[in-house]
Amino acid sequence: MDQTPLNAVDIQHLTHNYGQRVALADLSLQIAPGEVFGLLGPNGSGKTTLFRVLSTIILPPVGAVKVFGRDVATDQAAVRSLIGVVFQSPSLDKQLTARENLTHHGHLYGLRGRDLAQRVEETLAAFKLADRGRERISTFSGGMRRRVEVAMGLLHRPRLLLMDEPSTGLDPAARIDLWSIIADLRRQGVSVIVTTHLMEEADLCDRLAILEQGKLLACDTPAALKSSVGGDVVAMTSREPERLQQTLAERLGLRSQTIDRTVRLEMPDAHLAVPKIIEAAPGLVESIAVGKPTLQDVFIRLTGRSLAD
Ligand SMILES: Nc1ncnc2c1ncn2[C@@H]1O[C@H](COP(=O)(O)OP(=O)(O)OP(=O)(O)O)[C@@H](O)[C@H]1O
Repeated sequence: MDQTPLNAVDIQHLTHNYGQRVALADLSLQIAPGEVFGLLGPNGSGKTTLFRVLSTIILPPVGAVKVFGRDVATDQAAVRSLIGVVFQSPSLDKQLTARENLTHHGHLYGLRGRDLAQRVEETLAAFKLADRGRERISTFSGGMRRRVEVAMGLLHRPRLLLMDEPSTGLDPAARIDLWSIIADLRRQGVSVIVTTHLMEEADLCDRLAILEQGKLLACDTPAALKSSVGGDVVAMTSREPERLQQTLAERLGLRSQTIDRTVRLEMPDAHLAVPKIIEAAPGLVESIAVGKPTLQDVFIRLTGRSLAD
C-alpha cells in the first residue's frame, strides 16, 4: 500500500483564463500538511483566482487541483469542508455579536445544537475573545475583527486555511498576534496559504511562491530564495538616478536598475566597491547602503519591481 502522506494541496498544470485574459498559466505546485505557504505577487498576478479555484468558487477548466487528495472539480463538498477562507474584504455582520457571527457561520457548515455552541465557546476562548463574545462587532477594533474573521474560518476545523492579505489594516501588535495564531495552526498540522505584500510576513512562511501574470516565477524557502540572489545588494539614493546609472556603467562597467527611485545593483564583496562608486560618481550619490539580499531583492530580481508596488 502507498504510505506517502497526502499533500495538503496538489496543483498540476492549472490554467485559468477570464475571456482573453490569462489569470493562471500552467501553474504546478504542492503544499505539505502543516506548511505555512506564502503567495507573493503584484496586483493581478492571479493570487485571488488561485484562492477561488481552491475554494471551489471557480472550476479549473485546465489542469488538476486536489486538496488532501480530493479533486476540486469533482469533490466540491469534501473540499469545502477541508478548507477555511479568510477573504480580504470583511465578511462579518457588524450588527451581530461575535458569538452570533460564529454561530451563523457554523450553521452554514451544518453544525447545530450543543456541538456548535461548544465549538463557538472554545473558538472564542482560543482567540481571546471569550469576554467580548456578547458584544456587537461594530464595537470591536480592527485587530479584534480580524481575529473573529480567522476564528470563523477555523470554526469547522479545516485542515487548510486560505488567508488573503490578513494583515491589511492591522497595527503591528495585532499583526504579531495574528502570526502567533498562524504558528499555532502550523503546530496543529493545519496548512496555511497566505497572500501578503509585507516582506517581514513573507519571511515567516515556510515556503513562498512568487507569481507574476499567472506564472510561477519561483517557489522555495525564504532562505533559499535569498541565497539565489547571491553576493550583496548595493542601494543608492540620488537626485539623478538615471545619470548615476549611466556613470556607473561607463566608468565601472556596473549594471544597475532604478526601482522606487533607488538605484540598486548586486555584486560580491560590495563593501570594497563603495569607495570606488562614490569616487566614480562625485556628487551623484546621496546615500549608499550595502546589505545581504532580502526577499524584496529576490522579488525585484524576478519581476523588475518592488513588492510594495
Ligand atoms: N471576474 C474577472 N473577470 C475578468 N478578469 C478578471 C476577473 N477576476 C480577475 N481578473 C483578471 O485576472 C488576473 C488575475 O487577477 P487576480 O484577482 O487573481 O489577481 P491578484 O493577484 O489576486 O491581484 P490583487 O493583488 O490585486 O488582489 C488580472 O489580470 C485580473 O484583471
